[in-house]
Order: sequence, then C-alpha cells, then structure tokens
Amino acid sequence: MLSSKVLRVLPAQARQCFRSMSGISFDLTDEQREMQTLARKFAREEILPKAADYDKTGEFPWDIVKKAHEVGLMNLGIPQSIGGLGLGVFEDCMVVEELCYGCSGVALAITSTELAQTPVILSGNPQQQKKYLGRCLEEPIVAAYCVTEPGAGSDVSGIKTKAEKKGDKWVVNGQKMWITNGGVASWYFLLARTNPDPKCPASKAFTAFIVDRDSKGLTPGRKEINMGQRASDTRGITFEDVEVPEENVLLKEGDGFKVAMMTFDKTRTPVAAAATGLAQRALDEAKNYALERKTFGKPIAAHQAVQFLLADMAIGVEAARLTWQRAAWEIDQGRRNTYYASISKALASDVANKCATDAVQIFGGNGFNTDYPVEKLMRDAKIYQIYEGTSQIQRMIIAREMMGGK
Ligand SMILES: CCCCCCCC(=O)SCCNC(=O)CCNC(=O)[C@H](O)C(C)(C)COP(=O)(O)OP(=O)(O)OC[C@H]1O[C@@H](n2cnc3c(N)ncnc32)[C@H](O)[C@@H]1OP(=O)(O)O
Repeated sequence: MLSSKVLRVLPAQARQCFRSMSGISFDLTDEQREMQTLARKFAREEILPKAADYDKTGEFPWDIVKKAHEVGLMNLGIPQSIGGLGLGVFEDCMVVEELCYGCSGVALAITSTELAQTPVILSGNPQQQKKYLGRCLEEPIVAAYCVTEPGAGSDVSGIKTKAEKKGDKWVVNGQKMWITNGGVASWYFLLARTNPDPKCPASKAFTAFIVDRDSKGLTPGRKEINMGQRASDTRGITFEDVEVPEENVLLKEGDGFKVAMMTFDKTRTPVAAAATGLAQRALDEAKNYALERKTFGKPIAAHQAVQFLLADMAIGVEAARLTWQRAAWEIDQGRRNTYYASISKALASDVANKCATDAVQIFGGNGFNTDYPVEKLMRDAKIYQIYEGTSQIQRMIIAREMMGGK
C-alpha cells in the first residue's frame, strides 16, 4: 500500500487509481467533477429561478430541456458506439442529484427520457439503437416508458395491453396510465402482453416494443394535474389497433418482462439520487432560514429543538447519497444491483419526504405559504415514494433478494 506522502505527489488520475486499488475512494475524477460543476451551475442558473413559474403553469419546460441538450446534460448513458458519452450510472446519478436541487419537476422533464432509453441501451440491436438513441443525440426530443396501466401499477405482470402478431406486424390494443412525457414524447418504450395464456409465466408472457409517436391509433390523453413535479408531463395513452413493425421488437417475443425489470435496476438508482437532491435543497433552505429567523432573542438555529431537526436532515441526506453511490457503483461494475437499487430508492424517497416536511416545520407559517420554496419541495417529494416502484414494492424486493428470491 502506498503511503499518503507518496500519494500526494502523484498526478490526480494516478492517485485516484491507487486509492481505488487500496479500498473505497469518494474522490471524483476530474471529468466527474467537471460534469458535477456543469450540472450544479445549470440547476442554480437555469432551473431554480424558473421553478416556481413552471410549478404554477404546469407547462412543459421545453426551453430548459433544449438548453440542457445543448450543454450536454441529456442522454448521458447513450453508448459511444453511436456517438453518445457512454457514461455510467454513477455519473448520471451525480448529474440528476444536482438538477433536482434546482427543481425535481423540471429535472424530470430533462432526465426521464433515460427511462425509455435504458431498455434500448440494454437490449436494442445496433439498428434500433442508431435510429432511436441517435435521434435523441441529434435533437432535443424526449421519450416515454409505457408500462403502467389504470389497473396495473405495482403488479407489472397484471398489465392488459396486448399485442397480436399479424403478418410482419404487431397490432397493439390497450390503455396505459401515468406515463411521464406521455404527451411530449417522440417515441415510446411499450410493454404489452403477447401470450394470452393466463398460466404463462411473466418471464415469457410479455414483449417489449419501441413505438413511434406518430403511429396511427396512438392517442395521448389530457395532461394530468398532479400534486407535485408539475412541470413534468403525465398522461394516459390509448393504443387502438396501433401497428408496430417486427423490427421494433426489443430482444425477442416473450422477453419484455425481464427487459422492464433490468431497466429498473439501472433507473431506480437515479431516482434515489433525484430524491437526495431534493432533500439537500430542503436542508439548505431550512438551515439558511434558521440562521436568519429569530425567536426569543436569537436565531432559531441556536435552539436545540431546531438543531436536532437540521442534524437529522443531514444524517438522512448523507446516508441517502451513500446508498445511491453504492447502488450505482455495483451496476457500473457489471453486477446485478437489484438489492442495492431498492434500498437506495426506498431510503432516499423517505429521506426526501422527511427533509421536506421538516423544512416546512422550520419555516413555520411561512413554510405553508407559496411565497417560500419549501411547500413545493414537500409536494414534489411525495411522488418519490410512488413512482418507479412504491416504497412498499422496494421493501418487497429487498426482502426477496435478501432471502434468495423466496
Ligand atoms: C427518471 C425517473 C422517471 C420517473 C417516471 C416514473 C415511471 C414509473 O413509475 S415506471 C413504473 C414503475 N413501476 C414499477 O416499478 C413496478 C413495480 N413492480 C415490479 O417491479 C415487479 O412487478 C415486481 C418486482 C414486484 C416483480 O413482480 P413478480 O410478478 O412477482 O415477478 P417475479 O416473479 O419477481 O419475476 C418474474 C421474472 O422476472 C425476473 N426478474 C425479476 N426481477 C428481475 C431483475 N431485476 N432482473 C432480471 N430479471 C428479473 C425473475 O427472475 C422472473 O424470471 P423467471 O420466471 O425466469 O424466474
């Protein structure tokens, strides 16, 4: 093992390398730090000042999405083989955490396309990747992940949308619900049932498709008015005799469920990072306010009751960050990270909700008012315990993984 004296004189890159060989390192590489700085600056300058407006109007923040595309904060995981950066989940999480500090709704508009891209990255053939991921690199478009239905959210194997093979095409009929980017996407990842036998196991009953937005019979519903993350576009989508060419099947008939599950292993970790960003923002807002606001002749930050709330928020934020770092690191090593991703998603979502609620508490009456930023954080935080698998589903997955899938 190299002594710390020797380590100090080595160039940064070599230091990083030796540190990782000798154990865990929390140092970022120069490239990672640059990326983090870019995202932090973008969140503070482009997102944060407009967050309250987008929350009020619920408009999709196309102007910010276009800028994010321009500066290189979108499409981070697209492989280098088709011109992308091919960054790991760790780098992606780092960026997502920073963007969500500015506004988790606007950040969702910028980053949720990754949920549709991930199955194409994991299982698309070179032609599919070039066509659909390539378009994302060329223009600031967004895509959507269509799995959830009015009658099937947590229980993915309960989805009813069906695809039937007719000649060299598939014909899709059904209804999807709560689709992020539903009305603004240029293309969709779709999971549909292709084996009508109710006894067919989930791992063989579903097929994954890529569907173009302009397909005849595909109709997005009205924009849903949600409690939080209101800049994001959520809709139902109807599929009525939508024809999808065979070349748009991902992997092969029957492989869809596994594609959807493998996707979550990669994308639940960024959701945890997003929740961490919101939690950090709540902590910073609460701390700054506590240092300014006075009661009983001193800043409320001097009262132990408030200090304990702030300290608990800090404990939560640091722990949440460590869990997304572990989950991201595991999958970037090429190992299945289902257990760590669910731990991270469950913990960070709860931390975000606790931090936002306690920030409102510290702000008191002001916290309950829309002129201050923390009531929005509280509304925005809730969905982290619901989307990409509820907190209860995460606990179910953790327990199953812990007990060897029993
Ligand atoms: C960027 C932020 C975007 C945010 C936008 C929000 C978008 C969304 O919310 S998307 C929708 C979110 N929905 C969810 O997360 C759904 C939650 N539910 C689930 O994940 C699943 O239904 C879950 C885990 C409960 C599994 O259900 P269950 O029906 O019991 O299936 P299960 O028996 O475990 O697995 C079936 C098969 O899939 C395989 N499988 C399961 N998980 C995995 C995995 N992670 N990797 C590979 N294979 C897997 C199993 O091994 C099994 O295969 P086999 O039969 O060959 O052994």
